[in-house]
Amino acid sequence: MNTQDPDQERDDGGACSSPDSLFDGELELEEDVHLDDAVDVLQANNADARPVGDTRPASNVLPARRTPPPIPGLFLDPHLRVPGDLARDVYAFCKQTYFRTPNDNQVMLFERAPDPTARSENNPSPPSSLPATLLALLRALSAELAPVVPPAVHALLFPAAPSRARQIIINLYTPGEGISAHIDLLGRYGDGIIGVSLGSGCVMRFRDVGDEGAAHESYRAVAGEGVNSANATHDVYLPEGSVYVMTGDARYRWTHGIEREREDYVERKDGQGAEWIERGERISVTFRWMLEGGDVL
Ligand SMILES: O=C(O)CCC(=O)C(=O)O
Ligand SMILES: [Fe+2]
Repeated sequence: MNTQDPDQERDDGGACSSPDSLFDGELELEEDVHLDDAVDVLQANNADARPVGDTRPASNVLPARRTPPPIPGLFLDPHLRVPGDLARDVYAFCKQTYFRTPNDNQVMLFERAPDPTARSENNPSPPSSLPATLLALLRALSAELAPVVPPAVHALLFPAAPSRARQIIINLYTPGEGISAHIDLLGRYGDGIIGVSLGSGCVMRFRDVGDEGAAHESYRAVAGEGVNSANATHDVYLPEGSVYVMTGDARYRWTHGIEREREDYVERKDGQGAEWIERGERISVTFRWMLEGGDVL
């Protein structure tokens, strides 16, 4: 497992840029591409594979929790799920549209912020450039998150008139793949991040790097310098269809990452012990705000 060395991270070349990109494919975005290298996945830890539902305790593994951890600014309602039909639609749409070949595993889409000066009663904002399925997902998230997050956080995530461009990054993980511990690039993305898990659950590891996180310019430095064994860590299970929101400390002071495992050791729903849950193919859809000048590398 390598969460410390950014050089080990994937470089997809052009595979991640999208026709909807604000950047019209002119800028290199590799710096942001940080899923683990597919080749390394072959070395993933599958020697200790356990059958699904095996409740034997792992010798040195603490089970991941199903309840929200005490991380300020992290919102994860254990009961919130994207409606089943919509989750299936989005998953199928992403597979058919973005992940047609085994080499495709990441795509980024961008929606321009509406131009406030161009808007008037006769001239409403132009329709979004995002695919209808993802707009439906955004609408559902706005409704589902309203009772879950404070009003100020809801307004940050779903402003009536966005002043920033929204980015959607969609990652495909096959079992055994993960993502290195990181803080989403500080110079490129704003506060208020929504993550949706589709197709399969997985455990996400959060680690407190305190001021180290906010002080560094990118997740790379954080992963390399801010982390030591004394940092508070929480392993959290993100079930299929679940939604998490990161703001404030959760966004700026804690790294998040996914270990390269084929199964996760997780608290049972009834609270009676823990169980191994096999990972399936997972698609994550992450919504972020682009910062002013965040497209300049
Ligand atoms: O798979 C996920 O839910 C996390 C993705 C992520 O952290 C990222 O793309 O920055
Ligand atoms: Fe991230």
